[in-house]
Amino acid sequence: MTLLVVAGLTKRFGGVAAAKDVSFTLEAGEMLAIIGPNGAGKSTTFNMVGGQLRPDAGTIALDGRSIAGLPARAIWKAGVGRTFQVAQTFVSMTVAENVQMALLSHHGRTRSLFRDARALYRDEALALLAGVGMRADGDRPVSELAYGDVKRVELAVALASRPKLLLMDEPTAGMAPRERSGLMALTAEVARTNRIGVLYTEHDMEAVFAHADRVLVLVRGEIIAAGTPEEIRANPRVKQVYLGEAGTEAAMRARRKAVA
Ligand SMILES: Nc1ncnc2c1ncn2[C@@H]1O[C@H](COP(=O)(O)OP(=O)(O)OP(=O)(O)O)[C@@H](O)[C@H]1O
Repeated sequence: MTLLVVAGLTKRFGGVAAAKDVSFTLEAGEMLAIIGPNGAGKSTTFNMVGGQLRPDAGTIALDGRSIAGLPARAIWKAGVGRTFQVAQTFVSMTVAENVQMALLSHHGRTRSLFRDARALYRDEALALLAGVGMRADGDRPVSELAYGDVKRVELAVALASRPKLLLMDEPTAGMAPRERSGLMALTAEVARTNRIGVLYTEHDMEAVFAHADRVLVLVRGEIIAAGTPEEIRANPRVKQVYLGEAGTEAAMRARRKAVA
């Protein structure tokens, strides 16, 4: 079954149609990027899927179950995880404790118990950290880490709730170019291995074209193109309204690196 089916999603803010009849699907294990200029409606679309915004119209089905308009927590419980532009970790805690906190929450325990439960889910946390290459850093405070590593920890935190779908809002924002590719390659590998669908918004075209299986292009709230990175790169309308020549070159460079 298709993991995520979005149909006719619409949201207005006063006179502005931030998302207009947005429809797309996402398979388990697939990386789907949403790109578009500032104000195109990427965050709005994203927030409707994640439950931070209620759609005015349209349907969202996760594994065949309707989640449109449910509160964010219910959507999270249904299997939608999320990472944010600015990493949402607890800097005073260790790397492992951050993941343990997420596991406590996933297993339905309250955070107040944590003080007495430093060992709880530690092995599970370390296994998740191993999956993102951070096992050896488990006992370091997050405050000591480079930002790229914080983003890896954030990925492990998101995976702790065993999501079917992961929403990533500009995952590479604030990262050095070299780190960006590493994080996206890791995300793609984790998604494929665990059959998690990943929907991400991104301004960095290399991160999009090197790692997305498919790309949606939103302009003024509407999807103007959807397809593989090759199809999007070659689409004259996308070139004209968004990518331009510089963007197309970046996309080609990224693709060459990805297939090399
Ligand atoms: N809470 C809100 N109230 C009023 N207008 C909003 C609100 N959120 C978004 N908008 C408007 O909806 C449109 C789409 O915004 P959105 O943030 O979804 O775009 P975006 O593609 O994510 O942009 P960016 O790349 O800059 O993050 C814009 O015109 C924006 O001004």
